[in-house]
Amino acid sequence: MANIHTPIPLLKLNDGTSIPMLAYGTGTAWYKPPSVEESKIDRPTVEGVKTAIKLGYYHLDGAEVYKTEPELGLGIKESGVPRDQLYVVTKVNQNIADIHSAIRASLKKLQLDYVDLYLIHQPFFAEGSEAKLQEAWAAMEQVKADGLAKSIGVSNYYQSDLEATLATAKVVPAINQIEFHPYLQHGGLLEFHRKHGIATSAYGPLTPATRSKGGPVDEYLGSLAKKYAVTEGEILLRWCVDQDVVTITTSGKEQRLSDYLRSMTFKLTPTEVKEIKDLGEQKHFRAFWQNKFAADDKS
Ligand SMILES: NC(=O)C1=CN([C@@H]2O[C@H](COP(=O)(O)OP(=O)(O)OC[C@H]3O[C@@H](n4cnc5c(N)ncnc54)[C@H](O)[C@@H]3O)[C@@H](O)[C@H]2O)C=CC1
Ligand SMILES: O=CCc1c[nH]c2ccccc12
Repeated sequence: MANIHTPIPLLKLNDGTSIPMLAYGTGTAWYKPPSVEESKIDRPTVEGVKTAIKLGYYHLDGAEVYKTEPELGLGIKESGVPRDQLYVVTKVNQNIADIHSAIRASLKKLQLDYVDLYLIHQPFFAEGSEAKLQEAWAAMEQVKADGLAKSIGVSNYYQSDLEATLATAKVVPAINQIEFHPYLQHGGLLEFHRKHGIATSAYGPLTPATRSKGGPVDEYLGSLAKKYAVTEGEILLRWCVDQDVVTITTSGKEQRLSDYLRSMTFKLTPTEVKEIKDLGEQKHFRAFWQNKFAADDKS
């Protein structure tokens, strides 16, 4: 991979492959609501993907549930960048009961032969059944064995979901994609990931500067933004990367996407990383899947 001109570094995964540490997402700002037909191509979404690739984003995050796989595939095709220079991720959600068909349907929509990373989008489908988590993971292992995904992983898994999965896994999940920012640090989950060689990726990384502004990290983020001559958002992206956490953001604004790339060109000191961590722990905020995680859950 990678002749593409980009400042985004790679992180080595437990299966020997490497993942770009900053990704462009095609969910949140872009997903099609239930009223919109998936087959109706949304040109702004296609153009968003092309802009991201043009700027140097080569890790592209998609999902079955966003209904934007056709736009992601078209954006990749129209970008003219060779497939092997891009890192494409998608996730299974609705068709979790038939992962074999789900990956094939996703690849068809993406117009690709394989994805770099395929994720189980959430563990809630299993309703607490370890057997269901294990059965789904065995199907993911088959996807990898069939060459349809180079790496396989999970998303929104608790430690207990990972423990159940690992109990019968032949392949250790490469990554757990979770909501991660100073107001949602998940207690010991990242340490558990490290112990088992599972990488962490963060969605919603800008949350303290966007969805949950007005909190204990504001002032300190402001002072670091001044010090490094960047925005508070870029400090938050860097805070993830400096903890070896792959980070996924998005925007329809080219200038913002371009600015985010600056976060790949400086480094916070260990003291600054810790200060943001400590300040962030004074507040708890979860932006996604609130109706699925227990109301009092902070992990
Ligand atoms: N696995 C999962 O369950 C989930 C995965 N994701 C993935 O992660 C990607 C990124 O997620 P986000 O939460 O959107 O990332 P994010 O926390 O980086 O937020 C990006 C959003 O913040 C907005 N923004 C940026 N700067 C702003 C400012 N100064 N003021 C106001 N708004 C500002 C952007 O326009 C964009 O809509 C998604 O597109 C999707 O691919 C997202 C949610 C759940
Ligand atoms: O993956 C992000 C959060 C999410 C969960 N369900 C949906 C449906 C449509 C867009 C985003 C999401």
